[in-house]
Amino acid sequence: LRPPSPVFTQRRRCSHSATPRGFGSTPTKTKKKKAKREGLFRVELRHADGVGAAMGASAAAVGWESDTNEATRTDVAGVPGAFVIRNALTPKECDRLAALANEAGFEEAPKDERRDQQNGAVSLAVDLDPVFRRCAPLLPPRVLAYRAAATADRWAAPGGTERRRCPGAPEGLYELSGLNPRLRVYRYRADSGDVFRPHRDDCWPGSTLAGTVLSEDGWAYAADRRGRWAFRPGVDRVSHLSMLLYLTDDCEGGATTFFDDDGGPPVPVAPEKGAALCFWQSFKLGRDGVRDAALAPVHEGSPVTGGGAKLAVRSDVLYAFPVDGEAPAPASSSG
Ligand SMILES: O=C(O)CCC(=O)C(=O)O
Ligand SMILES: [Fe+2]
Repeated sequence: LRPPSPVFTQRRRCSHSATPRGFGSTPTKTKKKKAKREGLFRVELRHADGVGAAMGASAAAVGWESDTNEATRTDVAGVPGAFVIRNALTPKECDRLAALANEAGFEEAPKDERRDQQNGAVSLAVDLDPVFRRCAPLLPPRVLAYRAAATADRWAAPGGTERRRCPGAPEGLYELSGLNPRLRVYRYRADSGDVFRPHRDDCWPGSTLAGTVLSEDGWAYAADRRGRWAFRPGVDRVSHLSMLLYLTDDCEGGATTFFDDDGGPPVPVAPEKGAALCFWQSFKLGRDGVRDAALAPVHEGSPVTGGGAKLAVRSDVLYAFPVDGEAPAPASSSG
């Protein structure tokens, strides 16, 4: 039996997640030049697809602060499972991350009707452990992912466990385990046509940044004897939630706007400097055949209509694969 093709190859074909993360691309001459600039280093990317390059920033370059205001959580009314954590970043940290992103250099996405992402974007690898420590008590500690209601009862779900139907997922209890250091920073300038059109986010493999090496710990690509993906329970990580960290809020417009599948009114969340907006991702594992959105809301990065640019960091909340979970069947049989 041939193993299924790597998830990353499939992800690139997946239209809704047409937001290439920029890692792993062939480094250009300009990128090499930028790598020498202060605060940034060249990242070596290791994952099953091969080795690529991107830019990273050290903890010293970000200048994480220790004496911070307590992070607080507010649920977003009208968007099940979405919430905002205030004081996830300090204003200084926001400014440093914005400066580092500017230093790395934003790339303008073409204003092409077929693209969801039509804003400025840059990939950065940054260990967000300080942010995770502030936010962890406010994040879902466990997620019970089940494929069918009948199988959900197989797992005892302690208090505080979020339950969601994820037909594509290995079933079981996922444990909270960090934030993805593999970041995208987005920029929306006023009256520029910059926008991130309506879409749902999909899950991403986890990564770990150690020194200058970013390695993927999302899932193993090897297939078991029955041709299913083989996961290393408790070791491999995958995301369940998107985390969007707002670095600026001196703009008019520029909300992250949620749309109701049933035609309810749109819910705009205005950017707030230092706040983190979190919401569910679908669990397609990059596969096109999986239709169930698993509570993942449709949302857009709305245009900025005046004032300064909106800058936001996109990360993912990572969970360890369930120890007693089963690997899912390959895409063709998952419907
Ligand atoms: O910038 C925003 O408000 C939305 C960004 C977004 O949708 C994403 O990162 O997937
Ligand atoms: Fe999104």
